[in-house]
Amino acid sequence: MPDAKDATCPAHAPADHPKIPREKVGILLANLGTPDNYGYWAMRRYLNEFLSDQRVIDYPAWKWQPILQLIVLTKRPFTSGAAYKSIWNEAANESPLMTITKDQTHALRTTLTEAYGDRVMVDYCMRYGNPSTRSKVRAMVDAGCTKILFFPLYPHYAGATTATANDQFFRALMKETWQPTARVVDPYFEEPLYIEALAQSVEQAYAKIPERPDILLCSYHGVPERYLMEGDPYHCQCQKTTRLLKERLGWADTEIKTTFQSKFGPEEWLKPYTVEEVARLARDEGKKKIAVCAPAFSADCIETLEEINEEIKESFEHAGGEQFTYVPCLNDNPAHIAALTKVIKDNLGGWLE
Ligand SMILES: C=CC1=C(C)c2cc3[nH]c(cc4nc(cc5[nH]c(cc1n2)c(C)c5CCC(=O)O)C(CCC(=O)O)=C4C)c(C)c3C=C
Ligand SMILES: [Fe+2]
Ligand SMILES: [Fe+2]
Repeated sequence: MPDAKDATCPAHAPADHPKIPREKVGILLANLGTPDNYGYWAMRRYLNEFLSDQRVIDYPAWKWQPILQLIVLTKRPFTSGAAYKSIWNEAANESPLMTITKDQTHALRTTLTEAYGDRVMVDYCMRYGNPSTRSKVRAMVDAGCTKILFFPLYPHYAGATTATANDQFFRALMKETWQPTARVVDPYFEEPLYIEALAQSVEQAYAKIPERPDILLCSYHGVPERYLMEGDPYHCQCQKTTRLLKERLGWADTEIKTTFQSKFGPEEWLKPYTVEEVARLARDEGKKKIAVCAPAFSADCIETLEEINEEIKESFEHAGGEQFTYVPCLNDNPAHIAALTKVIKDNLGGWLE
């Protein structure tokens, strides 16, 4: 039978002993996932997996599945597919979320290898679609990772994001014969280096535009209001992020505001809705120059590049808005990579000393 002694001294293992690679610590980054392409069937497969997750849409399956299969999945793959097509990275034939996640992984592999050498293995997986969480946990165990730090790349905790990513990680561990020791990373919205990276991204964007915007909207992905009432801390963590950003920038309350986007279905979601708020600001408050940033997204994706920078921008301009500035996500900015590296090192405590 394999044991720890054999693992550290493979030379002494008997010839018929299973091969045991050198022990490593795996750092597995996780993002939401993205379709393999923007055609109908790939979109349908992706949306079906995503929207069947009861952490995302919590209606009982007997009620939701007929609506999903017969109504939502006959129309939405076309509309969402067209939206993905408008932002697709044609050169790499993948969505921007995939390209940016790869870039972040590459940058973090560099900083963490500098710190720990080949005792760490850094990779990424997706909650929905490819590469799957299961396949990457398997590959890490195969490569000798006896410990895995799982890092969902969401600054804020939400059942619909962090918790479901963790669920999938633990499901993958259930299949392992020799299960690695596992940890999951805390939400990092209060990490000073993350707030610093956000502030720098706003300052850099503002430095490039001729006229200072009247207001900055921090537009977070929404969730149904009911989730907040049922105890999900996401809303409060978003509000706190805006406050910390405001304090770091040294701005007045009137210069920055929290809003929520991407409403789905008939229920009330967290408010104010970004798409309505930008129009109201332009029309009723005479705020003709606005900027929008998206602190809940660690990487630019359909929700920022298409929804904010196309749909929400159009709503603002239609209501008389004149200058719309989108502040890109932190992506693989050095300040973001420094923040993520710090969060990882803090969560590795005791594993690599
Ligand atoms: C229908 C319910 C949804 C909830 C609740 C939800 C929460 C949530 N999502 C993110 C981050 C992302 N969502 C993305 C895409 C996306 N989200 C939903 C629905 C819900 N999200 C859908 C249907 C889609 C697909 C696109 C579409 O058809 O409109 C993405 C982008 C993925 C990409 O490939 O670019 C991200 C990232 C958060 C942070 C969140 C709650 C906290
Ligand atoms: Fe979403
Ligand atoms: Fe709150």
